[in-house]
Amino acid sequence: MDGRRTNPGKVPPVLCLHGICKSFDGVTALQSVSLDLRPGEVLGLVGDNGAGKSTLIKILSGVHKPDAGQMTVGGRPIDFRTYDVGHARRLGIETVHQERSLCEKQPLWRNVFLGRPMTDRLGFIQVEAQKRATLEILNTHVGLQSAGISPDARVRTLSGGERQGLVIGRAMHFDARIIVLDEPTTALSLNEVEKVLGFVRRIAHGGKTCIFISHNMSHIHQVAHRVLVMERGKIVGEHLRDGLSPESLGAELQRISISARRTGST
Ligand SMILES: Nc1ncnc2c1ncn2[C@@H]1O[C@H](COP(=O)(O)OP(=O)(O)OP(=O)(O)O)[C@@H](O)[C@H]1O
Repeated sequence: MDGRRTNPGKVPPVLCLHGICKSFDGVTALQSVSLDLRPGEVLGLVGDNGAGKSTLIKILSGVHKPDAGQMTVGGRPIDFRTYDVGHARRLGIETVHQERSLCEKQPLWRNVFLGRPMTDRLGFIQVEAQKRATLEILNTHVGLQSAGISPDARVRTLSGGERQGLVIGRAMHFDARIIVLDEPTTALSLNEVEKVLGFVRRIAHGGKTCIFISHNMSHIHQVAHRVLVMERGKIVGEHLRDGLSPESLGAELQRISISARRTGST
């Protein structure tokens, strides 16, 4: 963590959610959730299994429509009736699911431009331009070129951390304002975790916003400026990193989990 902080009181939010509710066939996933995201901020989102984290990010990235609530992006209200994943992307909201968004056998440059090719006036794909842009992503956004990785390398030759770097770099290249990382450090070695946490810091340094979902309190603590705790579809805690230790956050989650078990709701 580099001590860089946003000024929560003065910086206008890039995204606001207000009173978001969502149920699936009678199962309540979200109950009146409200939050603001600020530019240059890494927001940690934590909570037990089933707390509602994935549902929340699926709503802001256009996968699910809420039953109630409002959202504004850059101060503009969103009409959920027409809001979808494509719309979210055009507004600069990217969700990174590393394992689902890369083709193992394809070179990196093809993966970067999958579904969003660079074409010339006649509609032909500009291969060389895509390779150059991929090189810039590796070099500038995530610093992977120094690891000897070329745009022609196949995804299957990358480590887990490098794959995360590629998808984060791709999101930054397409000028994402908000990058959502859903458990990006799961199943990575210590060395790889360090790489991914470095990529997350780069997102914030670039003035972008990152939502970092993890069950690992130490990883959250190393990068998040602010942490929201979810429980049974609600936000039940908000902590600034300065007043927080990984141990205290872990203890709070454990307390919530025990109380949920006592009430028989999970
Ligand atoms: N598509 C769906 N259909 C039915 N129920 C769902 C669906 N998606 C989520 N749920 C339910 O909504 C609740 C919240 O789930 P969600 O996946 O958002 O939690 P989570 O905090 O992301 O959990 P995890 O950490 O395990 O990923 C759970 O009770 C879950 O079973």
